[in-house]
Amino acid sequence: MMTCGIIGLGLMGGSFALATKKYFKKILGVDHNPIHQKEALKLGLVDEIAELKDLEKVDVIIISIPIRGIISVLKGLSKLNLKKNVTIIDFGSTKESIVKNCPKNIRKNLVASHPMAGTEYSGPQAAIADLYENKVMVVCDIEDSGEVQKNTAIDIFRFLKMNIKFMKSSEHDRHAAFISHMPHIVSFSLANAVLNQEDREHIVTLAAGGFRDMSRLAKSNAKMWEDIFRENKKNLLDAIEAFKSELKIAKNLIENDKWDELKKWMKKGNELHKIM
Ligand SMILES: NC(=O)c1ccc[n+]([C@@H]2O[C@H](COP(=O)([O-])OP(=O)(O)OC[C@H]3O[C@@H](n4cnc5c(N)ncnc54)[C@H](O)[C@@H]3O)[C@@H](O)[C@H]2O)c1
Ligand SMILES: O=C(O)C(=O)C[C@]1(C(=O)O)C=C[C@@H](O)C=C1
Repeated sequence: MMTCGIIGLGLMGGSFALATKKYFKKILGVDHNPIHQKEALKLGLVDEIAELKDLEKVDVIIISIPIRGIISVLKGLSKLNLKKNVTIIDFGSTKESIVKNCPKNIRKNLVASHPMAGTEYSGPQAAIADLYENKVMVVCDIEDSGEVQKNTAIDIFRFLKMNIKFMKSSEHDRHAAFISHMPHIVSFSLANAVLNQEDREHIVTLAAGGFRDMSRLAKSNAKMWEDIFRENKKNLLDAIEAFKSELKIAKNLIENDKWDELKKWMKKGNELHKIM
């Protein structure tokens, strides 16, 4: 049985820990927040709290912290005396800047991965044992990972009952901008628009399922999303433009009383959930 070190004991790292207790002999946890360290121990997510240097003795390293942190931790790891065949898996929501900035001496050790699973909550208390089950794991630029590392990562993802998909990091970032990142911008925009126009009492009275669903993502962690938006800036700006042009279409149809065309436009939108 292998040993594991998880850097970042929040939603993603904590959930991974809960789900792999039977896979690993021992799980070490690294987190720069002392409160999260204590919570992770109390919740039984990890066996021990450790320092980065302690990861020299583990077989698998999971990096589940915001993207710019991942890039700097990879630099830190590259200077350590890690096991030669260690498998490093990062869970960053964008992939291209991570693989591009990964130090050459550990590039073969890295399996750049993005679990298409999550919630709007963060920190160790948000960890859920079955978060990864039956979800997609996108693995990027796998040809740049070593054979041992590729096989180890695949074995772990299969243990988690995940559906593995391979993609180029640049393609992943483009698709993620539209399908994951832009919806978060839209939700934050919606929340701010309503907060700017409506008072607390009316929001509480009139918020039913629709508004709650649409604004759920606006609860998400700002630090994590700052990094995602920064690292996927170009694709995200294109996605925002695409969204703006749909709003413009809707506005024009409404302004000009083109109700049949508006209905057609909505019926096209109805198609989306038939494929999901
Ligand atoms: N939340 C999601 O739905 C989701 C889904 C897929 C991927 N991701 C990605 O996974 C990563 C982690 O997200 P999360 O939701 O678990 O975040 P989180 O805020 O719940 O947890 C992050 C943890 O890492 C710690 N941390 C932050 N920087 C650190 C550093 N430099 N060194 C050590 N510890 C550090 C924090 O204290 C926190 O405990 C991010 O890169 C995110 O883009 C998130
Ligand atoms: O369901 C949610 O709350 C999420 O935000 C999860 C979600 C997404 O679906 O966009 C968010 C970021 C990720 O990198 C992967 C998944």
